[in-house]
Amino acid sequence: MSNLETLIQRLPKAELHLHIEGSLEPQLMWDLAQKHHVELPFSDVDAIKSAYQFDNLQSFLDLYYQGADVLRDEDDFFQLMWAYLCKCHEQNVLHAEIMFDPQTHTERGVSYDVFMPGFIKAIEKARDELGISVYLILSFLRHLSEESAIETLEKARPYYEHIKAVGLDSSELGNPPSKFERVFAQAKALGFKLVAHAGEEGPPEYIWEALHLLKVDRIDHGVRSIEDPELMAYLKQHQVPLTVCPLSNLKLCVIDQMSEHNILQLMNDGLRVTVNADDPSYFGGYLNENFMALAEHVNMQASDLITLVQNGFKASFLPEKTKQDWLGIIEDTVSQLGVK
Ligand SMILES: Nc1ncnc2[nH]cnc12
Ligand SMILES: [Zn+2]
Repeated sequence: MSNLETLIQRLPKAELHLHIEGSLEPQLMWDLAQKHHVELPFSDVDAIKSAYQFDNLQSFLDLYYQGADVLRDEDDFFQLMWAYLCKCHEQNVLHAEIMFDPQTHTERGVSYDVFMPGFIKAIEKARDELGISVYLILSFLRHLSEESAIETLEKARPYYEHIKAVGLDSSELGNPPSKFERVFAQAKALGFKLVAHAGEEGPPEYIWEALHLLKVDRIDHGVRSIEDPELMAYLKQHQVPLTVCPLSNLKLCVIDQMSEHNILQLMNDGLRVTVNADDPSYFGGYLNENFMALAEHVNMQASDLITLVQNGFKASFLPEKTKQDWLGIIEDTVSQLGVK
């Protein structure tokens, strides 16, 4: 292992932008399709893997929603969440704020009472056996109507105590944050934290809308902020976190090459940037692979990587005291490793 690889592996990390449906590995997809007699348009597991070539966000989403169709009963959702949390354990990710898309399931007749108990059992097992803390983020699908999002929030009521935040994902272009102003106001009044995908494919105006109309606490992606100097100044002044996902940006052709990623510029301009995996099974890597891609292609130094890891905890929704505890552990790990 290189020094940077050891550093990345050894540091305790937080993941803030992860779609649980995007952690469905081809093998599990295949096994669940067999179990439920779901017909997939693939001849075997390798054919699923080879289909993961995307031109843009939509070409990925088409496959992602199709893949999620194999998730049918409570144990499927347990297995999905448990597999991801075991990966966290392997990679020393000790806190995860995980998005789930209720409408991806309710729209095909799979109810909250199926997926939530599966998720909750896996989360409690990971807390007890692996020492990992998890917050759930209920994400609305922005290609659907605001009425559907309102109904989705309402149906989640029995599970509110298990949900920390609401989010907004799916097809960005043509579905601006302004479409969801009322449902975000409702979620805020209920005490949820707020996040939204913005500035992944969409323009800086969508980031302004997420900030001013939805009043989000974090921006998911936000890499197009760089196009608007006023927005950059605002994000810096208010230290609004961006949950950046390097391998996702590469796979969805937001950038042509990893070496072109603007993450270092965003950091050097004083923004609170974090690194995340987004949909690891589709994009070829979990959190550590995202850090490694930056270490290899973006000329990141150990100190940059440490800042990014610290930012993961600072930008989390953990209580202040817990954040400070993690920052202390990071500092201790850095001195044990003798990294400057
Ligand atoms: N990267 C992404 N952007 C928008 N919606 C998503 N749903 C899952 N991954 C997504
Ligand atoms: Zn995402």
